[in-house]
Amino acid sequence: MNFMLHDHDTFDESDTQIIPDTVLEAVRILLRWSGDDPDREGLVDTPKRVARAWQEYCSGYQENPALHLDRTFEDVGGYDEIVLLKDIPFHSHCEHHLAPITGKASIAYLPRNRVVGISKLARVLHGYARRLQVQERLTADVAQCIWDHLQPHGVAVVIEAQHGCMTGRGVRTPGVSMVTSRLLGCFLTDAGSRKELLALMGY
Ligand SMILES: Nc1nc2c(ncn2[C@@H]2O[C@H](COP(=O)(O)OP(=O)(O)OP(=O)(O)O)[C@@H](O)[C@H]2O)c(=O)[nH]1
Ligand SMILES: [Zn+2]
Repeated sequence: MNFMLHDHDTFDESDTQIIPDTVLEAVRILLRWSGDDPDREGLVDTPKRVARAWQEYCSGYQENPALHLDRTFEDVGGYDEIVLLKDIPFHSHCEHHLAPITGKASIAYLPRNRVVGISKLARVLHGYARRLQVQERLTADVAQCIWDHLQPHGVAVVIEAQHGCMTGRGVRTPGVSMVTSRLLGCFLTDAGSRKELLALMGY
C-alpha cells in the first residue's frame, strides 16, 4: 500500500500531522463492516482518532531504542553488583489480532565498568513495546539491545503480561498471565548469579 500524501489528504491541525485519506477510509470501512454507521455523529471523528492512536501505539517504529543507551556513566562509587529495574508497566499490541498486551517487565544487568541512566532501560522497553509484537520477541529484543550496546557481564529480562486476544475474544480466558524470560551472559551460564537475580526479582 502506498501512503504518499495527496492534496486532498486530511490535515489535522491539532497535532500538525497529515493523515492519508486511505487510512481514514480503512477505519470507516472497518466501522461499517462491524455493523455501525461511520457517518453517525459519534463516529465521524473516530477514523482520525484511531489513526492518531495507532501512530502512538506504533511509535516505536520511528525510533532506534539502542540510542537511549548511548550515554553511560563510569563514576558510581565502584558499584559492581546487579542493577534491576523491577515491574515496569508497559502496553503493546499483538501482531496476530492487534489486541492490547498489558503487563510488567523486569530488566536487570550486571554492569561492566559503566552504567546507564536507569530510565533508559524503561525507554528501551517502550521502544520495542510500541510496535506490533509477540511477547517472546519483545523479551528477546530488549535483552539483546542491552547486551549489544552496554556489553555488560549479564542481562536478564522477565516479562509478565495479559493478552487481550485471550480475554476479550477467542478462548476468552481472563486472569491468565504469560511469562517470558531471556537471560544472557552470566545469568545464563552462572547458577549463583542466576539465583541472586531471581531472588532480587522475587521469583
Ligand atoms: N506465543 C505467543 N502467542 C501469542 C502471542 N500473542 C497472541 N498469541 C497467540 O497467537 C495465536 C494465533 O493463533 P491462530 O490460530 O493463528 O489465531 P486464532 O484462530 O485467532 O487463535 P485463537 O486466539 O485461539 O482464537 C493464538 O494462540 C494467540 O493466543 C504472543 O505474544 N506469543
Ligand atoms: Zn493476539
